[in-house]
Amino acid sequence: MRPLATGTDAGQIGSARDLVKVYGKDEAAVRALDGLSVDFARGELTAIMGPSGSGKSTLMHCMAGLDTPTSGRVVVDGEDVGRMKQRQLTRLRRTRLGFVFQAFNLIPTLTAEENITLPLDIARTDVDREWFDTVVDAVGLRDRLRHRPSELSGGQQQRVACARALVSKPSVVFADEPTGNLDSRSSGEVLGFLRRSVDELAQSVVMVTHDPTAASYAHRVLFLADGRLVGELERPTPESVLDALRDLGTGAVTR
Ligand SMILES: Nc1ncnc2c1ncn2[C@@H]1O[C@H](COP(=O)(O)OP(=O)(O)OP(=O)(O)O)[C@@H](O)[C@H]1O
Repeated sequence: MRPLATGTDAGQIGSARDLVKVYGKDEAAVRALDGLSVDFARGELTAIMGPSGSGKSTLMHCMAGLDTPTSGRVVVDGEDVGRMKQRQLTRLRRTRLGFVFQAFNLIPTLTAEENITLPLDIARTDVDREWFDTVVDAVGLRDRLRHRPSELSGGQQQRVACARALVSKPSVVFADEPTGNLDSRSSGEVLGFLRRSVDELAQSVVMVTHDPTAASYAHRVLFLADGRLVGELERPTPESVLDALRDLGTGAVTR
């Protein structure tokens, strides 16, 4: 077994070791994660792919402290998530993690700007205007800040959600199917931004996706099957991701 990464390893933003998650009991038990170990690199965009039910969302939820593993360890930004009390977890999520979901989850009555700064307002933290401007310019929303979500396209709404995830300068952003509701052009805008947030703003992003084109924006793609890590690709292209998925379909391992 590999040693557990800790916060002293600057190369990793998160690690899981021997992660098991069982939902339900007895005959109804589902082993969503089956002894999975993985490291997520700091300063990279990592994509997680795999068939439906392979454990992608469960892994992400366990990493983010939104779900509790049955056994195994999770370290995020140097913190042993399994040892944290609920209040500490809430604080970790609020101050050091960012989230982007398939549904944009914007507040319809607030403007784009108010939606972006909402997490800071809730945490009663001052907005770092310089960083806010950097993020807003990076997502290309400067001229849309006073608009409400209903006045924005799907891609623009998801870019607001991305800016909201980044405005608190999180250690890592977890994105679960961020382009699942978007057409290909809007997807490209959002993915381009997520990648730029890593390359130009030094953020770290972990993204679950079904889409090989979306995965090709990542530095690295991890493949799950049956709750296990079964392969990975560096510098993916849509073609190499498709090939890997085909290999996985036949049981081959791409590592
Ligand atoms: N709350 C739950 N209760 C019971 N079973 C669950 C629960 N959440 C997930 N599962 C099961 O765990 C397994 C893994 O689910 P998970 O959502 O992590 O897969 P996924 O790879 O994200 O799937 P998809 O691509 O369809 O979103 C599935 O068999 C699922 O039915």
